[in-house]
Amino acid sequence: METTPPRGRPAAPPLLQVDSVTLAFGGVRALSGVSFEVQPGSITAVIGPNGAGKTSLFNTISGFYRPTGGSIRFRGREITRLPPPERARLGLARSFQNIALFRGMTVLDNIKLGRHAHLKTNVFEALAYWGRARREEAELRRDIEERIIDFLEIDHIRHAPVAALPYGLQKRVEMARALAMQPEILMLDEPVAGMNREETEDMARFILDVRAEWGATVLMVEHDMGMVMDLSDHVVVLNFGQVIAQGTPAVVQADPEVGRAYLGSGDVQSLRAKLQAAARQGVAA
Ligand SMILES: Nc1ncnc2c1ncn2[C@@H]1O[C@H](COP(=O)(O)OP(=O)(O)OP(=O)(O)O)[C@@H](O)[C@H]1O
Repeated sequence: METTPPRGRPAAPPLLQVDSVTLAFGGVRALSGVSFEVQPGSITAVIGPNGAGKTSLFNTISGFYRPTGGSIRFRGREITRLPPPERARLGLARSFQNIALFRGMTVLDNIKLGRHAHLKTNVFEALAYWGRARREEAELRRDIEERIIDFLEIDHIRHAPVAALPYGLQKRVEMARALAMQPEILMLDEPVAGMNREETEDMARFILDVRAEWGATVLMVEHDMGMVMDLSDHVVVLNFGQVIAQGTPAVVQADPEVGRAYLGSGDVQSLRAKLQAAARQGVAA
């Protein structure tokens, strides 16, 4: 199995290291010895057929599940036992497969809530922030909120209740809330699931821009094979809770075990189409 640094970038110390992670639910082994690394500045995608363990892996990395074995390190620091808010404070922010916004609240209030991962909870720390420093922090916060709203082109809906928005925009607001945590790693759980082609293309552009303009590293779970292959530097393929292949999109697409894992699933058509397009480009080059 080949691992590769992101395209056009020299190898750097990994930002996230998932090492031999195992997770069991009673008798069900959702993850078995899963290992991979996320390089800084990369877009890394986790793919796999239904039930492969992608969500379990995301929940383990963000701290919602405790692994039965193995370790997770972020910037070299062991975070395996840290609760989710601590991980968020360190720089891991995530969105959810089924949107987890406060639906009765406005877009802006949802984004503001994202900042809470950074708010001081200790009374003495809070007092230390009283006065000027606090005002400066509030201004900085407003600046960040405005930059996010501008960046994700959601100014026109800032005061709209989330429940009234179409699905594609709700997904964008979820991304905005995660960005408000100013994460080093933005974890996106199926960012384009349920979106039409135009919404998918918009989201793909935002993901690329998140890296370019916000300097965030992206780790995503996604079923849309076209988007994964176009955007990712590194792809990790799970099947039955195990990593069966990883590497660049080209390496993964050429792996026969990946094709076999997708046989019988609806995703195989898009994977095949992608393979054929890549082959045609090879001939044209
Ligand atoms: N809370 C849970 N309790 C028991 N079993 C679970 C739980 N969550 C997941 N599993 C099992 O773990 C395995 C992996 O599921 P998981 O949802 O992580 O896969 P997935 O790749 O995200 O699937 P999908 O693409 O359908 O979202 C499956 O066999 C699933 O039934």
